[in-house]
This record gives sequence, C-alpha cells and structure tokens, in this order.
Amino acid sequence: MDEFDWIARYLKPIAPSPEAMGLSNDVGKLLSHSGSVRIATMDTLAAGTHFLKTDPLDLVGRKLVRVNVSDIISKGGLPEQVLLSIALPDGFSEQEFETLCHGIGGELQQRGISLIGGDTIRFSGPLTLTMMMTGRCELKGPTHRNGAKPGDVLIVTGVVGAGYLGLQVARTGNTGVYLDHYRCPEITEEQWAGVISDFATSSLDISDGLLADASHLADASRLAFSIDLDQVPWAAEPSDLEEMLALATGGDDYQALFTVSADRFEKFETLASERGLFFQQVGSVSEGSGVKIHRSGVAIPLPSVKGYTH
Ligand SMILES: Nc1ncnc2c1ncn2[C@@H]1O[C@H](COP(=O)(O)OP(=O)(O)O)[C@@H](O)[C@H]1O
Ligand SMILES: Cc1ncc(C[n+]2csc(CCOP(=O)(O)OP(=O)(O)O)c2C)c(N)n1
Ligand SMILES: [Mg+2]
Repeated sequence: MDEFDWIARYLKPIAPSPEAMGLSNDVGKLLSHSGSVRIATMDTLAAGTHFLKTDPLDLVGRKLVRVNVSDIISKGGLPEQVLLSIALPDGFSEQEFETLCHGIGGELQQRGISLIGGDTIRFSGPLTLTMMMTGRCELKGPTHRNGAKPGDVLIVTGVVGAGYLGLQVARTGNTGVYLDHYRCPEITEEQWAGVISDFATSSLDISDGLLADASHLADASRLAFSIDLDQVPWAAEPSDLEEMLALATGGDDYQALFTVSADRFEKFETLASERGLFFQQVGSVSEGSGVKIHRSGVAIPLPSVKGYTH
C-alpha cells in the first residue's frame, strides 16, 4: 500500500467540499468573500513535544484541529478551511493512519471546516502533523496584541492549568478529566469569536502559559498587565503558591486571553452572559511594563520561567 492509496482511502472521504476537488487536482481552492477579512494560521504537533506517543491517535487528530481553531477564535475569527501536512514515522500502520484521519475528519466535520489539500510523507522522525487553517473575520481584521489601553480589564474565557495537570497525569500513567484536556483540549467556544471581535482591544490564546501569554500582550501593548492570582479560574484548586505558579506557567490551555476597555465592560458582561459564555476578569492594564502578579493586593515575585519555550 503506498501513500496514494492511503490518501484515497482515508483523506478523500474527510475532504468532501467542492473546493477540495476530491484531492485530485494538486491544489485546493480557497474561499473568497467580500465584506470580511481572511486570516490564516498554522500549528505543528510533534510526538514527544506536543503529545505523547501513547496518546490515542484520534484524539491527537482532534487536538491538531482544536489548537488551530483556538488561534482563529481568539483573534475574533471563524475557521473555514485547512491544509494538512502529515509526516509519518517509519512503521506507522494503515490502522493507525485510519484512526488519525478519523479524529481529524470528525473534528473538522463537527466544526464545519473543510480540508482542501495537503502533503503526506514518511520519514525517520516522530509523527509530525502541521495544519494550516484559514478563517474569516470582520472587515476591521483580526484583533491585535498591541491594542490594550491603560484601564482595560483582562479577561480569560475558561479554566487555566488543565493541560499542565493532564500532562503530569499522563506521565504517571493515570487517567481522568485533566488527561482528557491534555489529549484533546476544551478550547474557547466558537461563540466567543464575535464577542472578541467586537470588544477585545488586544487578544491571543493561551498556549505557552498564562503568564507568558499575558506578557506577550503587555510587551506588544507597551503596558503593564497586573494579574490577581486569586481571581484566576484554576482547573483545580492549587494546594500552595508553587502549584499555583505551575498552573499559571504550564501552558496547553487554549483559552482566549484578552483586554476590554473598562467603559465597555458592562456591555461586554451582558452580552457574554446572554450567550451563556463563561469568563473571568483576572487582572487589569496600567502604565508601565511587563506582567505583575499579586494575591489580595500583595505582590508576588514572578517565577523565572513564565511559560513554555521550545
Ligand atoms: N495530508 C493530506 N491531507 C490532505 N490532502 C492531502 C494530504 N496529502 C496529500 N494530499 C492531497 O492529495 C493529492 C496528492 O498529493 P501528493 O501525492 O502529495 O502530491 P504531490 O506528489 O504533488 O506532493 C493533492 O491534492 C494533495 O493536496
Ligand atoms: C509531551 C509534551 N511535553 C510538553 C508539553 C507542553 N507543551 C509543549 S508545546 C507547548 C506550548 C504550545 O506549543 P506551541 O508549538 O508553542 O504552540 P503555539 O504557541 O504555536 O500555539 C506546551 C505547553 C506537551 N504538550 N507535551
Ligand atoms: Mg508557536
């Protein structure tokens, strides 16, 4: 069985959109719209770096889609189409390929996203998956990292630390809800896209860690971001400060982090609660630089490592 058979058997069925042209025309068609701006992102997941070799392959496939969707939604966009690169390790079986494609295809279908092409190779390295995802957003374009203003409030859309806890669980061979999040993260709900587009003055998704990603916004906006650790919706109540900081720096959260101006906050809050969207105010923006953390007004020294770096 060669790569063309596998593409025909497992990828064509998960690429039913007309723009994919049956994965038989070397190229796929990108959608074009008037009245919106098209955006694109790309994320790679490599075995050993982003997931464990023992993780179920259908969940790896779903995670690949979700980490890309997270990027699009956190910038105020809605996902549309994908290109997919699959680099298979030697010995990867047809059954494994089928399971992987089943996960990718299921997640794409549930979210109404179309696979339109890609590339498949075999090599001597670990399973490496790269997905390029397009999306569309309002004419003003995606939200930026640098738009925060003094007085803005800092918002997170979901719990922080579940991915970190899941990785610890996975390493000890246990199971549970955190493991599920590590393998296939609960990401920011799609309904947030419109709210972020309307209200966020700066935004991104938390992949490297709450403190690292907050500092990306702070640095780009050239302002100080102050986070009250007691306001953060932790995935599990930390037993001490050390564990709290581990949750704040572990990454793999895939929740949106953004700023909203104080005078629009009430309107924002009403809209989010009308739509049943969970969020938490975790801090605020002021003149100055970098991320500062505190608990009930008492400053806490920043840990030396604020998040994941490759
Ligand atoms: N991982 C993949 N996901 C989606 N489509 C793919 C993937 N790999 C290959 N394809 C599609 O299958 C067709 C044949 O691909 P391929 O044999 O890699 O072409 P080439 O020889 O030009 O690299 C192309 O339309 C390509 O977009
Ligand atoms: C086996 C394993 N070790 C460590 C981690 C933790 N980890 C790896 S990459 C990463 C950050 C996010 O990955 P990156 O490729 O930087 O994503 P992006 O910021 O581009 O979305 C984290 C927290 C993991 N997910 N799996
Ligand atoms: Mg990156």
